[in-house]
Amino acid sequence: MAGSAGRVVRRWYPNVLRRSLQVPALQLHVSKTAMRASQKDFESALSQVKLLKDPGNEVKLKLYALYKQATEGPCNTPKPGVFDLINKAKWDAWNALGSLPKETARQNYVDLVSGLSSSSDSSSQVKPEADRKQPGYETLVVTSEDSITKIMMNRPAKKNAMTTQMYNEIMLALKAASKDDSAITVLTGNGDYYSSGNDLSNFTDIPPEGIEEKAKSGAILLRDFVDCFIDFPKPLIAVVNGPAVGISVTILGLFDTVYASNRATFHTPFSHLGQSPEGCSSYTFPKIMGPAKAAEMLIFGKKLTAAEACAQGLVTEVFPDSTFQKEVWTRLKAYSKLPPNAMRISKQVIRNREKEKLHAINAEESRVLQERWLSDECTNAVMNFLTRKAKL
Ligand SMILES: CCCCCCCCCCC/C=C/C(=O)SCCNC(=O)CCNC(=O)[C@H](O)C(C)(C)COP(=O)(O)OP(=O)(O)OC[C@H]1O[C@@H](n2cnc3c(N)ncnc32)[C@H](O)[C@@H]1OP(=O)(O)O
Repeated sequence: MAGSAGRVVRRWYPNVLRRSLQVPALQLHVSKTAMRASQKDFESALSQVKLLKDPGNEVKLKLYALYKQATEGPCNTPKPGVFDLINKAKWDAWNALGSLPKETARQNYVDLVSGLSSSSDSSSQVKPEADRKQPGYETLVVTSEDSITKIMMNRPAKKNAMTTQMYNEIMLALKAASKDDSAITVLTGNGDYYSSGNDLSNFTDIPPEGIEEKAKSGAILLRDFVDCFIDFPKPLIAVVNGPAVGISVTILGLFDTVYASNRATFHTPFSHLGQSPEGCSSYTFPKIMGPAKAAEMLIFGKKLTAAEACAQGLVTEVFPDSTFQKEVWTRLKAYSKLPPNAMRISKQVIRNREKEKLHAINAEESRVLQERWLSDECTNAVMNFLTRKAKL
């Protein structure tokens, strides 16, 4: 654009327009003759505008006002009545341009459309997932897109078993998601499993201070981990892509919505493992499904199909595996466009009165488990798995 007669000009955008479109005050080298949009530029902008994604009402009003000013000059029609909301908004926008010359309005219209075209070009380019991935996680893939933060457990070869590192990374990711600009947060798994629960090799790296110390630090980790779910302020959705075991099932009672593939199963074999319930399930499960059904799961380790879990209220909706991802993400993208503050506040209203109680239950369950981990029943069950003598 820099010609021999070029000079630096600041494109004219009203401040309010610049703010709402987030168009920087561009500094461009243009020739004197190029400063004014020709009738041809204006007509081409008029055609271009029809191809744009809906830019929202505020921008549409600005386009309308500039169009009227460019073609008819200052506002010359009577003010519509106060209840004629749409026509009044249009009139106000046009009238606000005062005596802006027609040529300037034409130029501003062309500039506005060109700004919109370039921003919609760049937003329509889909970045590969590797580029969207947040750095710093080894056991997760965390991405933010379409106002959704997705936390995906990423140890598919180990059925997304949860190592101490994964617990810590999930806590970090939840804390970051609670502060980022996403509207909703999703936990899901990569591969054929949602998660096989606690990685039983967590029981093997015993520190020199002994198993008691390990159990103590394990109980602190568990308590902190579950606290993050109790306190999470935004809508939290589980996308259960396959079988779920142990702690990956129990914390579902702390989610706001649980979508499951029809391949998913829900299994809490605590007695088989010499352990006891966590994730506040000793409270949430009886509340969700009634004490008898909760006891079958939490005491006798009954594995539920997705349909059964849905019938008992643990799962919100079940989808055929073949269309699971497509259907769920289409729905979540629509939900993520709802006003985020309203969603947060609704969640608070629904959940806040239970928070104190849930923290107390979490503390108690963690304390009981700390003792269970030292029992022979638990040691034998873990040894049987690790020496390949037993699986669930
Ligand atoms: C003092 C202790 C402190 C600990 C601190 C912990 C802090 C918080 C604790 C919270 C309490 C949580 C409790 C629970 O979650 S209880 C549930 C635990 N989960 C299990 O018992 C599942 C065990 N896994 C299995 O039974 C089977 O693997 C499974 C049925 C899930 C799948 O069977 P399949 O035949 O399809 O696949 P593989 O067994 O071949 O699995 C593939 C590889 O993945 C490994 N794997 C799977 N799950 C786990 C697991 N939970 N822990 C460790 N490893 C797991 C499996 O060994 C295979 O590995 P290899 O390929 O290397 O053999």
